[in-house]
Amino acid sequence: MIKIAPSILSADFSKLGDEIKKVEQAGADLIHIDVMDGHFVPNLTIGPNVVAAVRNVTKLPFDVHLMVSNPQDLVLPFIEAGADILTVHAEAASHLHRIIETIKKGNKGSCQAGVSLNPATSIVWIEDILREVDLILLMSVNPGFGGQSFIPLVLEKIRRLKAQLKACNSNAVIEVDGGINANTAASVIEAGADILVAGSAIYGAKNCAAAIRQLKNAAAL
Ligand SMILES: O=C(CO)[C@H](O)[C@H](O)COP(=O)(O)O
Ligand SMILES: [Co+2]
Repeated sequence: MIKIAPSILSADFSKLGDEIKKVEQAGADLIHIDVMDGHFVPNLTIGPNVVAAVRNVTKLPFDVHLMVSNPQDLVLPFIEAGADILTVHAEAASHLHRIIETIKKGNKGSCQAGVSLNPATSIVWIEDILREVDLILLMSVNPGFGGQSFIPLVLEKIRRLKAQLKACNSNAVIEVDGGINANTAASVIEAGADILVAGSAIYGAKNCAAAIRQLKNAAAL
């Protein structure tokens, strides 16, 4: 069953708690939180204090996507703030294996470890750690902003990654992030995605529940 993770990047930040509750009631499976530092990506968003402040407004898992330089410095603060899944970019991590171990051990093993790749980064970068991670986030836009167009070359990457995970008996799930909407979801699911992140397609919709339903129903197309 495909899971949907609304990205709060497209939410109204003046009422963030309500915006999170709204998508929980609308059928979301996870809350995707985009952390940007103005260095790794040209945008600045949310820190651990904000994550901690909204942690108790929902029971849904917090899926925190770190788009920062030096992610090793922020891993523990975000786990303490309430991240359930913490994903770092392979391009930003000098010692990726060490960071993954830190995430999995942090706060009594309460957090799952994810690794993310930009559209132009090959899955060859992570083929030696496919059994160490819980989640692989493939970016289908260049990170930094919501509302961009889906980059189709990622479809082939999802297919190759799915086959590699099967071949090495990895239980890691594939999350796809960027430009996901009613037009792109079916091909992403068909290629092998397990979780779809969607910001503008859900928060920009008049009816969030209908938008989430439409993305889930794309699995049947
Ligand atoms: O990581 C991200 C951007 O770097 C966001 O999660 C992503 O862009 C979601 O927004 P949209 O669905 O509007 O593309
Ligand atoms: Co994201």
